[in-house]
Amino acid sequence: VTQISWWHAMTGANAEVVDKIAKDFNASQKDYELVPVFKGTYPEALNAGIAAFRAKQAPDILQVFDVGTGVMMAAEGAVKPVADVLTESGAQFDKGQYLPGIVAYYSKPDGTMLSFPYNSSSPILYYNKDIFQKAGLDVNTPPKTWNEVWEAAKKIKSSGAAACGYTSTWLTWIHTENFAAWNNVSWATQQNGLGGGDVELKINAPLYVNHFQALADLAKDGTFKYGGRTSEAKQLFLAGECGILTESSGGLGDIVKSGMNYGIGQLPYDSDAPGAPQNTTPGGASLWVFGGKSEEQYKGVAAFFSYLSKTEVQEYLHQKSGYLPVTLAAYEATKKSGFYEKNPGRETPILQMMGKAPTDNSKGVRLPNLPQVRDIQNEEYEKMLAGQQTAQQALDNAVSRGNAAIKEALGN
Ligand SMILES: O=P(O)(O)OC[C@H](O)CO
Repeated sequence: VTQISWWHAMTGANAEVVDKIAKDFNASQKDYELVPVFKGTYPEALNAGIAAFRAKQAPDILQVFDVGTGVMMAAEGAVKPVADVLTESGAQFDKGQYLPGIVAYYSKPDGTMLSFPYNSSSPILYYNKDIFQKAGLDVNTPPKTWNEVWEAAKKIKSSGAAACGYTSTWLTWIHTENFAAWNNVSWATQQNGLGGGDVELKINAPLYVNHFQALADLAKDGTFKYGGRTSEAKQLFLAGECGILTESSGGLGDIVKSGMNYGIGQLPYDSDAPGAPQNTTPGGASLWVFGGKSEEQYKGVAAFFSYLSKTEVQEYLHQKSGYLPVTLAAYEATKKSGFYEKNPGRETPILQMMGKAPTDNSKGVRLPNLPQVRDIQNEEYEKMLAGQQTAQQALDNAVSRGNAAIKEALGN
């Protein structure tokens, strides 16, 4: 039996999905044993994978979050394109079976698929219906615009329905990168970095400044409560501390499991943005395969990816976790089964992403060092939320420090 190692960053209900998929794959055949290993948050798992590669101890498969894509693309020789892994092993591989926006994001400009889109997501709004009821808000009408979120959050706080009105995971991914796409405003030059080259950030434009200043103002009395840089804020919502949460659709697993009385809405948009809502971009993560492994290991990886592409496996992953189905067949099968009628809101992240053809502002973002640029943004946002600077200062600093870091990464 050949062991295939898979380093990942999944916790809670999503870790249960990883373990179940691994167990079922292992039971489905006798030649390979897939061994999932949890390596911390997305940034931690990426760093662990890079360090292991340098020490010549890379796993076979590494789960890398969306914004680590540029880092992996730049690591030539370190990775083996998934398209090659699949075709060389003789596995059936038809790119046309996957959701187009997702495959494009994880492919080279020539169309070669580089990584396997294991868990793609979009950010959505969750609200606690019990808290809405207590606050005198309409339990069937989630806020649609950011101004409506601020108003609902104030009402939740002032009525005493909950200690905090609103919280959010990922201020970078949701309030900056998806804020850009959904409101159809530029995040950076060069099609947000997807066009390559020397990129300049645009995130200190007035729409962003107004948005972040609103967050900073609401943070003063705890109407908005900050949770942390990645998914930490989900716990504030699960604990009933905050009435509204913006978070990945991949947060659904834990929210469903908690048994709370929740509702789902679209990601809010800015009512001052004429093009909003446009489309959201694929988040989540994909699976990268390291180079320098044996033929047998690559065969095992290919067998696993073929297994993952099966309609019933994709249906399970999508319905249990809230991540998007990555194959069109699984999406169709889920529709046909009546799942979306029975589970209102569960199609929302897919419709948001696929509802409109993307513009240059909304195909996603890419930089060779985006995890680092996100860290810079987080530092500035945290200072702002602690009352040490205005949104204008935070975003100006994020742009100038971010631009300098990008130049340095490009060797300029
Ligand atoms: O929580 P996830 O897995 O949907 O990931 C969210 C972001 O895309 C991470 O960069």
